[in-house]
Amino acid sequence: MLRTSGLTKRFGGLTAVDDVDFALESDELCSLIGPNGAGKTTFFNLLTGVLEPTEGSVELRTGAGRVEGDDGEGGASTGDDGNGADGWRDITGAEPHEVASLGVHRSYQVTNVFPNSTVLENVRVAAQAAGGDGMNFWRNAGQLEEYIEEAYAILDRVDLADRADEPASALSHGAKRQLEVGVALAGDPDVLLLDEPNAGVSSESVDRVVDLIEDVATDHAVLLVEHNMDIVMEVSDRVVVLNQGAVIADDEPAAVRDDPAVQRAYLGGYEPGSADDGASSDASTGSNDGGEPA
Ligand SMILES: Nc1ncnc2c1ncn2[C@@H]1O[C@H](COP(=O)(O)OP(=O)(O)OP(=O)(O)O)[C@@H](O)[C@H]1O
Repeated sequence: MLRTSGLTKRFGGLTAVDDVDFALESDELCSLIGPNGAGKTTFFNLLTGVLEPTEGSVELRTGAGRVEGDDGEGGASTGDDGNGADGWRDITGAEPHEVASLGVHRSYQVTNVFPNSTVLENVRVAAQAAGGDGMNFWRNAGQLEEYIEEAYAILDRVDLADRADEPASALSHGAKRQLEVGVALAGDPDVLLLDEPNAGVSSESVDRVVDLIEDVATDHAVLLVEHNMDIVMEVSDRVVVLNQGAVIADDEPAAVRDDPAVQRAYLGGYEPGSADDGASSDASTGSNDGGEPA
């Protein structure tokens, strides 16, 4: 579904992402973990076109009919659908909007919704933009109704339908993260990149966000950055560990947990259910009891 080869990003003398070969399958929930500064966010930025790599490539195997992002520039697209003969499309250096139109969407560490718009409007506008009608204010009522229906279906899925008419600013931090996932779903993604969706979420709300992650993973490829090792162990099919920009482990959760190199670099005595007690300061519960109530 999504793969990188030799992906490298240098900022001056610092190598933030170092020669990373990575592949995400279409039915997979893969977690990306590692200490602060390991390069996780930079890796996300390279996958989504926010940053251009210094070296290496990013390729996507897009769904049938995904041609919206093909502006004829960047990437080694060859076929009518923009994919190469082997079905893979080179998206190295593609612009973020092009990557999104090809089906790769992300949520951010910092909540990224329009606070003054209603919960429904946030999702409806994203659905309309994904439908190619983002700037068309003159849709007939029937078409607008379809986007509203789609938005309600998504709000149902992210458990926010009963708050559709409230301004997004009225939501708790955890509910805003649910809304962010809803906005990402409205883009009709194949791949979802979730950057610490539990950061700052109150402990009461973490379970709801975890349920949502597991639910969206049933029909999307998901790459999750998460510091809470209990959550990582619970939801992941596979775990990739970055340290100083390089992959030091890529395996099933239990194998990664028991890997001595991972223990040394990151986990430092992590025991299930005691993420705060035994793990290094980086691998925490990820919840924030000081966060807003649900
Ligand atoms: N725009 C930039 N310019 C210079 N250095 C940067 C830039 N962005 C990131 N870095 C550096 O690259 C390294 C990797 O940072 P990155 O934010 O990707 O790590 P991370 O694993 O996401 O960390 P965290 O878990 O704290 O979010 C760090 O040393 C960081 O200071």
